[in-house]
Amino acid sequence: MFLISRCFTHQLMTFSNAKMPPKIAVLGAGIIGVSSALAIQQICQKNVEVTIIAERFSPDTTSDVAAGLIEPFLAGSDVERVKEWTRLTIERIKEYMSEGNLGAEEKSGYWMQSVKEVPDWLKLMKNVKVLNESEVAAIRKRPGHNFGVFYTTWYLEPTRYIDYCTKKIMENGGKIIQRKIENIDELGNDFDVIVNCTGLGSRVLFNDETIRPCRGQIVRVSCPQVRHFFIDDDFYTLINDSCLILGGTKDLDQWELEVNSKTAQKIIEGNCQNIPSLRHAKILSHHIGLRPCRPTVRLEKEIKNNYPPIIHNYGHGGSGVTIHWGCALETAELVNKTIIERKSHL
Ligand SMILES: Cc1cc2nc3c(=O)[nH]c(=O)nc-3n(C[C@H](O)[C@H](O)[C@H](O)COP(=O)(O)OP(=O)(O)OC[C@H]3O[C@@H](n4cnc5c(N)ncnc54)[C@H](O)[C@@H]3O)c2cc1C
Ligand SMILES: CC(C)CC(=O)C(=O)O
Repeated sequence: MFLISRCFTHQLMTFSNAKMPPKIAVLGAGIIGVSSALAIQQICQKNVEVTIIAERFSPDTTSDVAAGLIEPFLAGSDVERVKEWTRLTIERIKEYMSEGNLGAEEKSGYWMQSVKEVPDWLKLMKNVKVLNESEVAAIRKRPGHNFGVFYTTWYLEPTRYIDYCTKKIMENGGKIIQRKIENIDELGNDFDVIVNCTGLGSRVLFNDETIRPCRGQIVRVSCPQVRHFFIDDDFYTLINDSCLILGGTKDLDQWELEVNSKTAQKIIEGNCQNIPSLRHAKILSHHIGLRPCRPTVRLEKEIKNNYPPIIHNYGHGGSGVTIHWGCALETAELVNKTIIERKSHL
């Protein structure tokens, strides 16, 4: 009886609230959650009530650790979808930059490779130049630098951008609840659609063991004279408005959130070998993030008996900034279609 009544109640709730704007719960407040919430408000022409529910908010999310370099990395095997999401995100970043926002710039640099790679997504970049032998020899900093590509991409600083999106969401009447959801049963019949942007949290919340942590450690430094990014198989120096981000670890199934000082030293040393002027850098801070890695990004609608429709948008690996807006738009279209279908059944 309970199940039937619950299901009936849900339908009844929807029926009885036919005149009220549909209530959308967005679980997660990282770059994926906030951008999805904003895209939903925009595509549903604000005829929705969006509530973001999250355990952690910026600057305490994985998203805040990212340098925000725009290029697919550990993004799973759906390469064509990832490329299209990247293209849409680049368009978004150009728009964001044209509004005069800080924390987003075009940036050029080198990707030095031990095995030659010229991925299709490079077609989305500017000034792409596959280095010839003499150019490789001129740039090479270590034996593993056998090939290289020069290109111009963008960066989008996540913390500033999340703040920008959050302000707009609130201006559009959005709500925010700080809370860890242990089970989606807790949401009861309060919402018409649930949007899951919980990243690695989906492993427990939605029992998805295909999403795994890929631990990344970074060091933020100040060294204004470095003006190009430099990436190789093991290390990277990326650039933001007022600091550089030195990285490169990618340890699968490692959950440790404590900074490892030996790893930090290795990251600094390795990047100094690539860019000797980094020896004059001032160390600012150390950070750890657990990339939400999955064989593919899960962006789809799930219908579960006795629950509102669930739109999943999680598992962006090392590319959540790079593909966020393409994913947000696709998520918002799924939400809008769900609302329209629901209205047509009333
Ligand atoms: C070191 C490092 C460098 C990176 N560099 C880049 C880069 O240069 N470019 C790029 O594109 N990407 C980069 N990434 C990847 C990018 O950071 C991630 O893909 C992105 O942050 C994922 O965003 P998200 O919103 O899904 O996850 P998160 O930012 O982790 O947000 C998840 C949200 O869900 C909430 N949540 C989870 N479970 C629950 C629950 N049960 N109840 C309530 N709330 C819950 C959390 O509190 C949080 O608000 C990097 C990642 C790391 C670690
Ligand atoms: C783009 C890479 C160089 C960095 C990244 O995305 C990561 O460390 O997850």
